[in-house]
Amino acid sequence: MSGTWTLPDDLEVPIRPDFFPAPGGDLPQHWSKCFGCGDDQPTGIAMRFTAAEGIEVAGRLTVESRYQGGPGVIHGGILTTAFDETQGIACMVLGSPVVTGHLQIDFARPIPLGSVLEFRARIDGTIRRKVYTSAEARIVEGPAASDEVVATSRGLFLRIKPEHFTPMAEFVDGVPTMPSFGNSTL
Ligand SMILES: CC(C)(COP(=O)(O)OP(=O)(O)OC[C@H]1O[C@@H](n2cnc3c(N)ncnc32)[C@H](O)[C@@H]1OP(=O)(O)O)[C@@H](O)C(=O)NCCC(=O)NCCS
Ligand SMILES: CCCCCCCC(=O)O
Repeated sequence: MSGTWTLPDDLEVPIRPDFFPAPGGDLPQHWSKCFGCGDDQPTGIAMRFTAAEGIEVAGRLTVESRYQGGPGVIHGGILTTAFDETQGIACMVLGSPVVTGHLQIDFARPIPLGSVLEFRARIDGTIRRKVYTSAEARIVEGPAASDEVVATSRGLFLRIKPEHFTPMAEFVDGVPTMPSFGNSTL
């Protein structure tokens, strides 16, 4: 990582909760209309996620031609979206909702169209409502596949009360689902 990102000293690191699936187990979409993970969002990137070791999560994205930015490579905003989604899903270990407050990406290598990216993310620690997360991506399938990290991300998420979205209710199109996950309170 080449960006600036300083973790506070007094972070608490969550432990894997009982409600979290075993490594390899599927994690739910957090919202069916979500651009990042929703299965009721045909124009989205429909990422799927699994629990990994400890409090880590894994997600995959196939870089379709429509995700193109500079010729032949993924658009930086799509890559940012995938990190945002993956790090948000990593916050599911807390069992309470979060929103993204701050996200910073390091684009280390060009990522060709057709690549399959694997993202790994985890919570580095929490303090009050702040949730510090990190993630990295590797190309796991395609001509450019290797163990090398091609991009990294650091993100601050904020735990919110469910009422956070109440003022937005009139803007929700259709009847999306929001699977429950865990039951901890803020
Ligand atoms: C993120 C959001 C909920 C924070 O607002 P809030 O609940 O009023 O939070 P506060 O301002 O009380 O801040 C809480 C803490 O987070 C910190 N914080 C909030 N936003 C931050 C940011 N963007 N960068 C760094 N720190 C931030 C505050 O400094 C404070 O830290 P402290 O506990 O050390 O004092 C609000 O800004 C928001 O709704 N933003 C839009 C979120 C969004 O839509 N994201 C994309 C879709 S998920
Ligand atoms: C489990 C909550 C996941 C929240 C991801 C939010 C991504 C975004 O909308 O920017």
